Amino acid sequence: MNLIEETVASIAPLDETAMRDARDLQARLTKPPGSLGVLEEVSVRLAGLAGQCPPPLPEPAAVAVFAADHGVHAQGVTPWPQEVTAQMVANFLAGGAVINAFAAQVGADVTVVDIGVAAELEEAPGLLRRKVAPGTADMTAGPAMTAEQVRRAVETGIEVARDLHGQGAPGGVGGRPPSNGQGARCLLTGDMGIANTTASAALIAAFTGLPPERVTGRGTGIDDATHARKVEVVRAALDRHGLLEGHDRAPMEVLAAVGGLEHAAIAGFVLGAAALRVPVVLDGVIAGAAALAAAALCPDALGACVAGHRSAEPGHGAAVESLRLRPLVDLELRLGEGTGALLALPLVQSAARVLHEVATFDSAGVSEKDAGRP
Ligand SMILES: Cc1cc2ncn([C@H]3O[C@H](COP(=O)(O)O)[C@@H](O)[C@H]3O)c2cc1C
Ligand SMILES: O=C(O)c1cccnc1
Repeated sequence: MNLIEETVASIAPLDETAMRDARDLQARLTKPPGSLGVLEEVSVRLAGLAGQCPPPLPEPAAVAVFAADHGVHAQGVTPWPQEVTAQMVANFLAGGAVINAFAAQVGADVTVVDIGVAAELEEAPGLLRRKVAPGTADMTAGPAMTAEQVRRAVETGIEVARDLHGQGAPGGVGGRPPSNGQGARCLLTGDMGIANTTASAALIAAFTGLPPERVTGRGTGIDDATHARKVEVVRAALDRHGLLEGHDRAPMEVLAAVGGLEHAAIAGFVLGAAALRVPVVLDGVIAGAAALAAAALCPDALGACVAGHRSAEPGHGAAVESLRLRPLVDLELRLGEGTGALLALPLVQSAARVLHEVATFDSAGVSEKDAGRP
């Protein structure tokens, strides 16, 4: 078996006994039953993932920002020059991006993974140099990636999840050692890649069967004419690869046809997290597209996924609905990088902490609701 098959084979469903224990415990805690809403279900899923109740606290946390370039940039789908991908990687490594501010706020490490930037990147603390190719090919002219490139990118995502989880975690931007002497116990997805909302839209259309105009958004902010062209570019690419209306292509083939190297790597990262049974908080539309690929490869991988936020991109709503994930934060963010996942991190951690620290009616001597009264 290769690494991808081995990883998929090791992913088991959520543990029903631990989930039942978590539901029972939630009902005994000193609060009206159900009063923590969606966070109660998050706590139950964390218990099911860990196979124990209470589940370990999801900390320390590490965000992996997978960076790559896109051949479809040549089709005029974004006003930003391609060089911005590499320039923003330098900004992440210097600590100057929004992701760095949010990561500092919630105490997460940032690791940038060059999975396919179209420039040579110098070695730097916090950078993993794992380039599979210097960007994808233009999906409107042929497959974006070869089968071999997709396989290597997915494998790299799995390996990055393992590295961040293991003792040998690199420590992130600034070269800090992992906060508590152990590796990350909560993984977050991030992305950087000019034109990657176009590849995301194509992947989401291919995996959900929705038409391009439903799932193609304005990315970094484009005018009506550029948006109309972007929809047609997505339609042309899907048409060229036989993915426009109903298809029976394997997930790896869909990734190769219209995906990005960061999508493939994030799909692997999700599989890796699920195999390690640690939660993975998904960011926006790029992660949503990648999670569709991961779920198509292994439906049980979804058990590890928490949708950090709902992005303003229409394709993201379509992806989370198709995956039946409930985004925790909804702030009209449309940035990527991992920003929405980081904002959700304290919510995920709070959900777990409740199961550790909140007293039960019994232990605190608080009277329960009188069964005889309304
Ligand atoms: C300065 C800057 C910082 C960013 N940080 C994330 N993105 C986000 O925007 C890009 C995708 O949008 P589109 O498909 O419209 O090109 C990705 O790189 C994504 O991470 C950025 C984009 C820019 C310009
Ligand atoms: O919502 C997102 O994830 C997003 C939106 C625009 C650009 N990059 C990412």
